[in-house]
Parts: sequence; C-alpha cells; structure tokens
Amino acid sequence: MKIGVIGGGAIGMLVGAHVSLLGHDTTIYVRRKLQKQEIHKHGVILQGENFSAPVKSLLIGEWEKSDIFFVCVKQYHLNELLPLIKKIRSPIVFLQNGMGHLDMIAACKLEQDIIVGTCEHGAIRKNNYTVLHTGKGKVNLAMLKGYNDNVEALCSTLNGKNFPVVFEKEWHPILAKKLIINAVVNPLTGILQVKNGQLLSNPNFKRIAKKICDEASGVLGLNPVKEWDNVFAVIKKTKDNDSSMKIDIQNGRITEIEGIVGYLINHASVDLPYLNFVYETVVALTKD
Ligand SMILES: NC(=O)C1=CN([C@@H]2O[C@H](COP(=O)(O)OP(=O)(O)OC[C@H]3O[C@@H](n4cnc5c(N)ncnc54)[C@H](OP(=O)(O)O)[C@@H]3O)[C@@H](O)[C@H]2O)C=CC1
Ligand SMILES: CC(C)(CO)C(=O)C(=O)O
Repeated sequence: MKIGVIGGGAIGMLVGAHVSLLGHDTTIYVRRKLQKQEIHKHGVILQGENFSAPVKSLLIGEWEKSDIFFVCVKQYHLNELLPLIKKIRSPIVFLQNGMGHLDMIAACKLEQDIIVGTCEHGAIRKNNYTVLHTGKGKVNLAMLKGYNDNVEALCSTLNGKNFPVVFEKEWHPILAKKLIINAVVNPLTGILQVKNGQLLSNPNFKRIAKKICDEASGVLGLNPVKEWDNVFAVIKKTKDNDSSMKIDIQNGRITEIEGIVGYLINHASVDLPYLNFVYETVVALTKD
C-alpha cells in the first residue's frame, strides 16, 4: 500500500519508519527542503534499533496519491495545514494528543473519511532523519467521520509485532482516556518542573493531580475513580519521564495546552478551578 505521513517530527518518523518496514511504500511530507533531501539520502534511522527504513520524502502540497495519510504534527500546527489537507481525497488519520483538533477538524468541514487515534509510544527526534524510540505501546485508531469498510481493513495491514495498530469501534473512549492523562500529567510536571513520578511520590502534588483528574473526568462524563486508576498506572510506568510539556516549557517553546486543557475548559458547563489555574499558568510561563 501507499502511505503518506504528514510531518517529519518524532511521531511522523516513527510511524513512517515502522509502516515502511512492513513493506508499505511510504512518503513523509515535510516543510523544509533540507529535511526532504536528508530523508531522501538516508531514509529514516531508528536509533537504538540500528536500522534505516526506506522512506521517501516530499514537500507538503506535493501530494501523491496514497491509500491513507497520517497527520503527525502538533495540534497548534493544524491551523496552517488543514486548508492544504482539504485537497487530499484519501482517508486521513489524526494522531494529535488532546482533543482540541476535533473542533478544528469540524470547523474545516473536511470531506474525507477521518480517523483519529492515540499513540502510546514515546519518541524523540534526534535530527532530520533519525528518531529515538523511547517507549513502546500501541497506536489506537477509530473512525471519527464517514464510514468506509475498507478503512478498518486498510489499518489492519499497518499492524505489526513491533508497532501494534489496533482499530477500535468508538473514538471517544480512546481519546478521552489519553486526554485525561495528558491534562493531569503534562501541565503539572511542566509548572513544577518535576518528573512524572514525582506527581505520585509527593503527597501534595498527588492531591492536586487527583483534583485535576476529577475535574477532567467530570467534563468528559467519565468515572473519576476509574480514570485515576488509569492515570496512576501511566504515571508509574513513565515515572522517570520528562513530560513533553515540561520539556516545551524548559525550552521556551509553545505547548499543547490549548488542545489538552483548553479543550476541557471550552467544553465545560461547570467551574474548573484547578484546570483553569494550570491553563493560565502554562500560558503565562510560555508568553514572551
Ligand atoms: N513524541 C512523542 O513521544 C509523542 C507525541 N504525541 C503527539 O504526536 C503529535 C506530534 O508530536 P511530535 O512528533 O512529538 O512533534 P514534533 O515537534 O517532533 O514534530 C512535529 C513536526 O510537524 C512538522 N510540521 C509543523 N508544521 C508543519 C507544516 N505546516 N507542514 C509540514 N510539517 C509541519 C514539524 O516540522 P519542522 O521539523 O520543520 O518544525 C515537525 O517535524 C503531537 O500532538 C504529540 O502530542 C503523542 C504521543 C507521544
Ligand atoms: C504519557 C505522557 C504524560 C508521558 O510523559 C505523555 O504523553 C507526554 O509527556 O506528553
């Protein structure tokens, strides 16, 4: 099959390399000529696993016909990209964290079949053609819009032993579960500049984390006890991690707060004191 991956960052290169290794004809669409040239020359190197995947690269907009496209940019990149993506006719998979992109997709009135998903992997981009796979998990996908019998079959051909892809019946449970994890862990670790595990080992941080989990579960209509069990398990598993928001704040970069906590605030009908506080604080910390 022919697979298009939009965005040559950590997740774009990870997805691109793994589907290519399953034998799919894979192209990563990037916005910089240098990255296009370097991927053309080296393929994508999976650091630590010591091999290079034969991936091609084109610039955004140089679309070639593909069976499916994966959008692997940050949520805040989508404003610029969605008008270009509108021209694609094949099914499109969005792999952003948070749920803010759902409102953007709806506003853009995309006509293609839309699949959304979560990525349980951890990855860091080392250079324009090298990615380090820091944590293994699976990719969970589900239809958001449209119905196409072929889509599920198509996604199942991307499922591999080293890179499992699972197709679920409903999108809301998978995105909501990940959104709660990111709403609890990312802003707090970013503001406090602590590793994920410290949200459990410090009883005061843990109390705040639990309050955030309660608020987020309330907005999404989920059971806070069950969600806390899940957040707890993910924090334990990633206890030595620096969350993506902690690293973004450390480096003075824009964060994904809007698509994560901003989404919850925009969809709430009650007061959310803890979520509002972390939202305002992250925004304040990343303003010039
Ligand atoms: N990294 C991880 O471990 C995980 C990430 N995720 C989620 O996956 C998504 C992607 O994250 P990640 O890969 O880490 O992010 P990165 O910052 O590593 O990559 C984003 C990529 O998008 C590219 N990009 C931005 N705008 C455009 C554009 N207009 N045209 C083409 N390319 C563009 C950037 O290009 P350029 O290089 O030129 O700036 C960059 O390569 C996020 O929503 C994140 O939350 C989910 C789970 C784990
Ligand atoms: C799961 C978690 C919190 C791991 O650090 C993550 O997704 C992130 O850092 O963005």
